[in-house]
Amino acid sequence: MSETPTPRRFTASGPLRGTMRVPGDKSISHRSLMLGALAIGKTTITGLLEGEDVLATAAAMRAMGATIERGDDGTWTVHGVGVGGLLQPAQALDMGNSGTSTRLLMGVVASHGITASFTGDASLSARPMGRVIEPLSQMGAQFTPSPGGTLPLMMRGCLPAVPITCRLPVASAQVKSAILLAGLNTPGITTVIEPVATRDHSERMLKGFGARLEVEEAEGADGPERIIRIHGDADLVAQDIVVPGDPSSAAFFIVAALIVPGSDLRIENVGLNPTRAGLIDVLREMGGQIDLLNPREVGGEPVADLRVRHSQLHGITVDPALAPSMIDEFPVLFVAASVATGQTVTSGLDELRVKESDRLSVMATALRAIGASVEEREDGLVITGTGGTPLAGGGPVTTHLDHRIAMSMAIAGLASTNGVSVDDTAPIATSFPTFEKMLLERAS
Ligand SMILES: O=C(O)C1=C[C@@H](OP(=O)(O)O)[C@@H](O)[C@H](O)C1
Ligand SMILES: C=C(OP(=O)(O)O)C(=O)O
Repeated sequence: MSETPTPRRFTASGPLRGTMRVPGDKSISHRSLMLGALAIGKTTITGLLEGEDVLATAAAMRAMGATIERGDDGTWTVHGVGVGGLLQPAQALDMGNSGTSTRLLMGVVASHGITASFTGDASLSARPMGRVIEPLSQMGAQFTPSPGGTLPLMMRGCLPAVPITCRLPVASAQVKSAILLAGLNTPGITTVIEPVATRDHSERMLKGFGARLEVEEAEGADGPERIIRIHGDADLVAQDIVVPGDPSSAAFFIVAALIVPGSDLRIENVGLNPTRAGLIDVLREMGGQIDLLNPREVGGEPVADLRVRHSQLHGITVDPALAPSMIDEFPVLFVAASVATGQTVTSGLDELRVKESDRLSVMATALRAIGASVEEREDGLVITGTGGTPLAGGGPVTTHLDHRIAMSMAIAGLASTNGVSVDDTAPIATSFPTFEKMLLERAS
């Protein structure tokens, strides 16, 4: 992202209307490049998200020997090196702002006999890596992190690595995926137990690329859990992948259409994997008119077109069990809650404190600065909405190198009297480079 901050003021808009598409899913895009690079043969990827986070993954896979190219028609091709075939990168792998690239690639490197260094921006360098360092160390990888278990860090993979059984201490698809990816080149069966289901793109895609992977639903001591087993020394076979639209990017436009009077917006081709679709359930429970049209399957993932109409939302208590299925959508949900009728109560969101920023504290500060009524609790926010009256607006609000804060506060600007100034829009390019252009087209 640009080193120079790009401030911008987002002002009240007319209704959002017409039909649009958001870019490809970030999680699936990262995994397409990684698995393509570990497969034998030529993988093609249509609809890859060309955001900075995904481009950091592409650069890292290239640095470790894969050939990755973008065709003029926007289709990407990956010529893989095969599981176990990665080369030692000559330079540090610059992960930019991307937690997913970092943690998943640490898993990939863990079972290769290579050394790699990982660096990132100020936001990424403050995020906890102990959660992957611990299980990958048990598999035999060695780590030299910065104090506090953060980036920059150096690691040495282990060949052959040792299969483990790991019960996830935090609900994290990144930790789960890191262990499964390490298990690909590890003889025997590597097992991950998930007490709380998180996004399952890795499982779906590993199977799609031909890995032997089984998912068992079992009754654990504290309720149902998922046991995922991957058989090591796998061979992956190149695939043709179509990436569906990212529900986490669509979220900004869904909330915008719900809160701007007169809106009637159609968003096509949105991924609706049940492990990602929590926001839609929550917004509907708040009274949001969201219709799912033309449900179908794209690239092994459920997809639909959404019709979203302006609705007077009302506050609810959000079930904390839904958190993993909408973990990146809370900042924009907080915006919706700020103009709803009554109180919205959220809890169980400790993980939001270790994203690109502390999303509970940063959103509480930003929303208060534009006139919202917000109480910050240890693990969630309690927001008393305006009942449909626009927020006053103001700012500049501070985004702390966090794309989702920048985009959420941009949407808040649409529902404000005086507009919302955002201190830096540069981070938006990490996940949704066309966001501002699309907003201008839809909300004029
Ligand atoms: O696996 C993934 O692609 C992701 C998992 C989530 O992180 P955690 O696993 O750390 O919750 C999410 O916040 C991130 O944007 C993408
Ligand atoms: C948390 C996010 O991404 P990452 O962890 O990959 O930086 C996000 O996109 O909201």
